[in-house]
Amino acid sequence: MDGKSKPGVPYGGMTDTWAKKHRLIYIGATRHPFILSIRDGTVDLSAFKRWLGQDYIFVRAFVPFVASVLIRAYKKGDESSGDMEVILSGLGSLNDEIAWFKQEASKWGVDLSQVAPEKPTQHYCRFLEELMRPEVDYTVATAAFWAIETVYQESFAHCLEEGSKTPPELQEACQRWGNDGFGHYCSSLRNIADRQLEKAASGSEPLVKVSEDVVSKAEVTFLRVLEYEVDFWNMSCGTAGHSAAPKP
Ligand SMILES: Cc1ncc(CN)c(N)n1
Repeated sequence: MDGKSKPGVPYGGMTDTWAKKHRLIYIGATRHPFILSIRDGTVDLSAFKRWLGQDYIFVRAFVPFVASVLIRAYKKGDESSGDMEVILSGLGSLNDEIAWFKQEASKWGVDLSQVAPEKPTQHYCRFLEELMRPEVDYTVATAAFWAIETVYQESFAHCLEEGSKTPPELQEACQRWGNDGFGHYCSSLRNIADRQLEKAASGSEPLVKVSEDVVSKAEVTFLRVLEYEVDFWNMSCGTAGHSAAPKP
C-alpha cells in the first residue's frame, strides 16, 4: 500500500485512510534516501553493513513482540478469525529471517557478536517492549505489527520494480521483504488491523469512549512506527543528527 488505491484493488480501510492522511511521513519511511540509494545502485556498502548489523538486533527483539501479539490473538478466543494462523506464519518467517541475517553477515564480513545497538535501535526495541505490556490493546498491537512489516515490504519492493538498478549482491535482501508472498502476508496483517479498528470505531454504548481511545491510540502508534523507521534508516545511512530521541 502506498496511500493510494492500486489499480483494480479498491481499498478503503482505516489503515489506508491513515496512510493517505499522513502521506508525507509515510513516504518518508517507505521511500527513504537509503532505500532510494539501493534502488539506484549508489548505496554505500558500509551503510548497508551497518543496517544489517542493527537490523539483526531489531529482528531478535521483534520476535517476542510478535509472540506477544500471538498470545493476545489466542486469548481473544476467536478461532474463526484466522488471526493466529497469520501471526504464526509471521513467526516462522522470522525464524528464517534470523538465519538469513547470520548468513548474510558472514558473507559481508560483519561479526554480529560485536555489533552494539545504536541509539535508534535501542529506542525502537524499547518501543516494542512497551507494546508488549498487557494493558496495550490487541487493536493497537496489530496496527503496529502491520505498519512495521509494511514499511519494509513497500521499501524493498520499490528496489525490485522495473527500472531499478539494485546491485545484484543486494537483490536477495530486497527479495526477502519485497516478494509477493510477503506482500500478501502484509495484506493479511492489514486486514486483521482494519477489522479490529472497525470493531473499535463502531463500538456500542457505553464503551464508545473506550473504543475511540483505542482507535486514536492505534493511529498515534502507527505514526510512531513511521518515525522510528525513518530514524532507523537515517542511522543506517549514517545521517548526522538523526532524531533518535525516545518518543513521548
Ligand atoms: C527496522 C525494521 N522494521 C521492519 C522490519 C521487518 N520485519 C525489520 N526487519 N526491521
